[in-house]
Amino acid sequence: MTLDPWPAPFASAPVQAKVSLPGSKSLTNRALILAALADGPSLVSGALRSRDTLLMAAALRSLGADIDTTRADWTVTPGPLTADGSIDVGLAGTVMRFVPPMAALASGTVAFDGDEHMRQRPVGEILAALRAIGADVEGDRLPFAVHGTGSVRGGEVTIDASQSSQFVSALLLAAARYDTGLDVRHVGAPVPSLPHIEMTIEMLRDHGVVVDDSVADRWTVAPGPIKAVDRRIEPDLSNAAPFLALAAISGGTVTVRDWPERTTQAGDALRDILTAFGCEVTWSNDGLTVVGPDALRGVDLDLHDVGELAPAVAALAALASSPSRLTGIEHIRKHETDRLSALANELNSVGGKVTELADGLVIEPAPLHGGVWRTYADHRMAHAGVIIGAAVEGIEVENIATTSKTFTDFDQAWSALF
Ligand SMILES: O=C(O)C1=C[C@@H](OP(=O)(O)O)[C@@H](O)[C@H](O)C1
Ligand SMILES: C=C(OP(=O)(O)O)C(=O)O
Repeated sequence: MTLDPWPAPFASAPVQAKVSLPGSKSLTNRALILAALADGPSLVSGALRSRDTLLMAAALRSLGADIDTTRADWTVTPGPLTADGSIDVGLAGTVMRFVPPMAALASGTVAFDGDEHMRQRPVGEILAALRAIGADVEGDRLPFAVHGTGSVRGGEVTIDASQSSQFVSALLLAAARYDTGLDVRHVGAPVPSLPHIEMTIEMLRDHGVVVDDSVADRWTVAPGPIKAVDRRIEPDLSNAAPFLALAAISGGTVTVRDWPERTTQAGDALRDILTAFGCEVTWSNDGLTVVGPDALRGVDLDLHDVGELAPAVAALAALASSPSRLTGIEHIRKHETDRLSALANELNSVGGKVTELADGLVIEPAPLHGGVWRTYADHRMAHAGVIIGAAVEGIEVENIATTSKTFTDFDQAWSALF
């Protein structure tokens, strides 16, 4: 039985380890959607098996796909898109946002709901966009319902995606199946997490879909079939953050195996981020290896493109010997929790000196002490907590099980490194 709060392992010596990590959440959930919309069966190898991806598989089954998740390689056999029931999106942004544009193509009604906090996370822009292109959608946030009629007209639509890149990805993923395709424009403050939109576009092109992204803030998808392709999922590079951070804070050496040489995953930015903290970072066929310095130096980073890394980066910054400034991440207030406020609260509660900005955090060096680290049902707040716990004795992480959103048995994988 896992204790709650969970005593985080403390690194009393430099950690030396090589780890293999589970598949990427973002790649797995896109692969499943595209496979369920494709023109034939396909295989998703190395799929992530975690709460977010199992919720996605269940959602797609309720829209008519046959998905076998019993083996390591998942098989997806598309069926006629039908709907009559409800979909639980949990706390998964990718399920709440990527599935409705597909549900609009099904015949029948689907009711969407999820965890309590999910009712606060924004989705209205997608639902309004679906209405604008001919779909029948009831509601502006969870719970909402999509009354599918078997087809969607498609066409031109303008959205404000400044709160989440997932608004754009969601519309693009199903767009080739709309009668006239889709022409999406973004108007508003800059879209965050752009690598995730690049991931969507690259995967659509792998499936033979024609996407034009040559004009900034505009994406057009031509109507046509989505070809079935077998795909191998890369390890989740954002979930690599705490593991590589362990080398950084303990002056150790950690290798994450099978790190792709080239990828659209936002987590690849860890190479530059850890270098900025003073780590030595090298890529080889073996994986990505990080060697921690004697002391971490503070960083000044705009994380707008890679906001999901912010909790781990903030934890590292709190352990650095000089001040750090993390900016460009107002949108992470709309993630699993208000991450800027949660990080400031928890770091300050263990002795940190953290000030919230509207769009970031200023983190100054301060001696940290033990205490309970609250996670706000946020897997990445738990990652931040275990990083602090590895460097500071006596940290107890509340609800470590929340990590199962994107990493089943994270606590065991983490403890094995000490
Ligand atoms: O499309 C995706 O798979 C994701 C996009 C990003 O969302 P935001 O654009 O809301 O930050 C990222 O933070 C999230 O973890 C996953
Ligand atoms: C923002 C995140 O998740 P979601 O896919 O639920 O938006 C995240 O994993 O950091």
